[in-house]
Amino acid sequence: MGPTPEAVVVEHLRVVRGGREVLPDLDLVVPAGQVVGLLGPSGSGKTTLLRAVVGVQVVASGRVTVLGHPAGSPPLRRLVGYVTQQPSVYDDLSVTDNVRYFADLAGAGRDRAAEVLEEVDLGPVAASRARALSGGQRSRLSLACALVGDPRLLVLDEPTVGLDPVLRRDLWALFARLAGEGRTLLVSSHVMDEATRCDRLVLLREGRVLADETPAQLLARTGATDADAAFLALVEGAPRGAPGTMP
Ligand SMILES: Nc1ncnc2c1ncn2[C@@H]1O[C@H](COP(=O)(O)OP(=O)(O)OP(=O)(O)O)[C@@H](O)[C@H]1O
Repeated sequence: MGPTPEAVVVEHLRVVRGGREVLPDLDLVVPAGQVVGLLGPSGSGKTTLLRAVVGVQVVASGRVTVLGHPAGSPPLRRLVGYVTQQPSVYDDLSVTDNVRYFADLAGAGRDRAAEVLEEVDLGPVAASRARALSGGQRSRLSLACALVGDPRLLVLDEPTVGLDPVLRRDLWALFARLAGEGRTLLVSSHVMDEATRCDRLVLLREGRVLADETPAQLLARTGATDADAAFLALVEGAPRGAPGTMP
C-alpha cells in the first residue's frame, strides 16, 4: 500500500477518563508531510488525543486511522514514533548508547543511530552521559530515540516545555526539517506563540476543536495579530459563551 495523503484521520472520537468525557466527539484530519501543532490550555485533552493516535488510549467510541491502519495496530509499530511529556532517557548511558538501545529495539542498525544523532545535531556530545545534557539537548536526544526506527509519523507531547525561546525556535526548525524529509509531525504545546511555527494548527478547548487551519488563516479569520489573541477571540466568539446566542 502506498502512502496515504492523510497521516491521521480521527472520526467521532469519544474518550472518557476518570468518569469525565475528555473528548466528547472529535473529528480531525492531519495531512501527511506537515508539522501540525496541537495547541490548547492545560487539561484541554491534547495528551489524551495524542495517546489515541498512538493507540495507547482506551476509547469509548469512534475511530482513529493512522497511515491507513487502525491506531496502535502492529503494522504501525515501526511507522510511528512517540515522545511523551516525561521522555525516558537513560541518565547513566551515553547519548550514543541511548540511541543504540532504541535502535536495537526498533531493529535498526548502529549506522542508523549515528545518522540520527547527526540529524538532531547531537554528534558533538555523542560520548557524554545523558545526565550531563542541557534541557534542549535532552529533548533532542528523546527525539533521536523516537527517530531511530525511521517513523513516518512523529507524535511529540509538549517537546518544548521548559526550554528558552532560542532553543524552542531551534527545535521547531528541526521539526520543519524532519517534515521536509516527508515525515508528519504532530506536536502539542500549550504555548500559543508556537502556533506560528507550524504548517497547520489545531486549537483544542475542553476536548473540542476550536480551529483547524494554517496560522495565517487563523490570524486572518480572527483579525488578531498573534495566536494568543486569536485563541481568546475564538473563545469569546464561541456560541457557547456568547451572550444573546439563540439555541
Ligand atoms: N489518568 C487519568 N484519569 C482520569 N482523568 C484524567 C487522567 N489523565 C487526564 N485526565 C483528565 O483528562 C483531561 C484532559 O487531560 P490531558 O492530559 O489530555 O490534557 P492536556 O491538554 O494534555 O493537558 P496538559 O497540557 O496539562 O498535559 C483533564 O481534565 C484531566 O484531568
